Amino acid sequence: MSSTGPYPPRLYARTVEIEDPGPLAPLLPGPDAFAWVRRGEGMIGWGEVVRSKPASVAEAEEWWTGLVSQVVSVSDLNQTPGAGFMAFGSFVFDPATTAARSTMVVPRTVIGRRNGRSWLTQIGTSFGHDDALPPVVQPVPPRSVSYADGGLTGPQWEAAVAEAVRRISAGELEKVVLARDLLARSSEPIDPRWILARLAERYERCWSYLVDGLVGATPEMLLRRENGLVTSRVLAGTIQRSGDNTRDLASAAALARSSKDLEEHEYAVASVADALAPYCSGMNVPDAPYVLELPNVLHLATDVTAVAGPERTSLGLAAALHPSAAVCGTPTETARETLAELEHLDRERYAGPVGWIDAQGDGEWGIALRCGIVDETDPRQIRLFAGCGVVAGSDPQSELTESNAKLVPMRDALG
Ligand SMILES: C=C(O[C@@H]1C=C(C(=O)O)C=C[C@H]1O)C(=O)O
Repeated sequence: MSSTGPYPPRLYARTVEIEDPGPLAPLLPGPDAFAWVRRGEGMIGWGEVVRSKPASVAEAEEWWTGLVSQVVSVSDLNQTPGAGFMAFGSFVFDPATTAARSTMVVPRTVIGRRNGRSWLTQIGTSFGHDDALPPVVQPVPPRSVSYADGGLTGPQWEAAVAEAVRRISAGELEKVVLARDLLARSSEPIDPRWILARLAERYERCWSYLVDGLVGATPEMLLRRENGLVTSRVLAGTIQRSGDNTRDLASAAALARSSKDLEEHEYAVASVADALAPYCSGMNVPDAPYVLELPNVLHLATDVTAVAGPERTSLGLAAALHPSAAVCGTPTETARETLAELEHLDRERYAGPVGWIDAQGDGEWGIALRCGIVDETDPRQIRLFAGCGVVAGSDPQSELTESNAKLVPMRDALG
């Protein structure tokens, strides 16, 4: 059943503990299923009980709060975030500059695993529905993939970065994140489950996700809320890995000392801490970042933690944080206008929050990075995105190299 209206009839959710089903990604029955997985844990879902197309993250929170107030749930795992009535969601970066829509979906079936316990949730207009899981036809790989420039060629994008540096040097703003896109085309329809499984296997420290054709593996957690404890993983400051461990160690040390990267990082951390402060207490912002090692890049990373009151759901907190300086810039409004003018790119849901929320308001909202969006009308095409933080000391050619490094996970997954 699906509903386009704001509220469906009363909904029922039943969660039962199940035997460990093994890796989750191979259980996805079709390309339109949903996933949020990391290191063998997480949730996958399919079917559609109700869907909302909220105009903003804040509107989504309002809709969610109203919806959960009329749900009847029984669960074997009451204390486990996500193990019950829940929704997957994905939000556009900036509703003012895209025709794409944000989406929240309550799936009919969810399989989850957390802290070694596994569960099956079924949601519908009654408790009595079928327990049989659908057969899974495994995805086929993309074939003969070719690439073409998106909105800008490499040199045009370098010129946009140079223009951003000029404006920053002139004092118009402090930091702006400029993104670019790349079009990948396969001779066969692209099944995002193929990409998801490869990303989840290789990028263990990232959160791999699939929501309505948006597929990727993000290293950046905008906001996790779990029993009142809030965590945000802020990334900014990046270098490409070489494949040689000794050289990479030297690069990590250089990254941790680089004043340009530390400055870029500080803007991002400050934007998260300032946005969370009104809603949280006991905030801990570490003095210095650590280096997060991924197979393709090294990032400067800071994990901000805090305690949130029960009145703010994970979506409400995500609404307060988005867009952070890690994907927009500083000051926010000037950066938003600058990137809209210089990128020549419709970001759609790239760099927007992606994740899930449960009936208690707990949830995880990553930033949709290192991703692609499968074309709705032509599934042989997928648009890949990558962006870089630009500050006064940025060099256009190095930023282009960095953006290429950020495209590697998706390019490798496409084969
Ligand atoms: C914008 C992206 O990444 C962001 C920009 C970073 C940077 O400029 O160093 C690092 C991590 C992310 O916050 C992207 O991957 O597309």
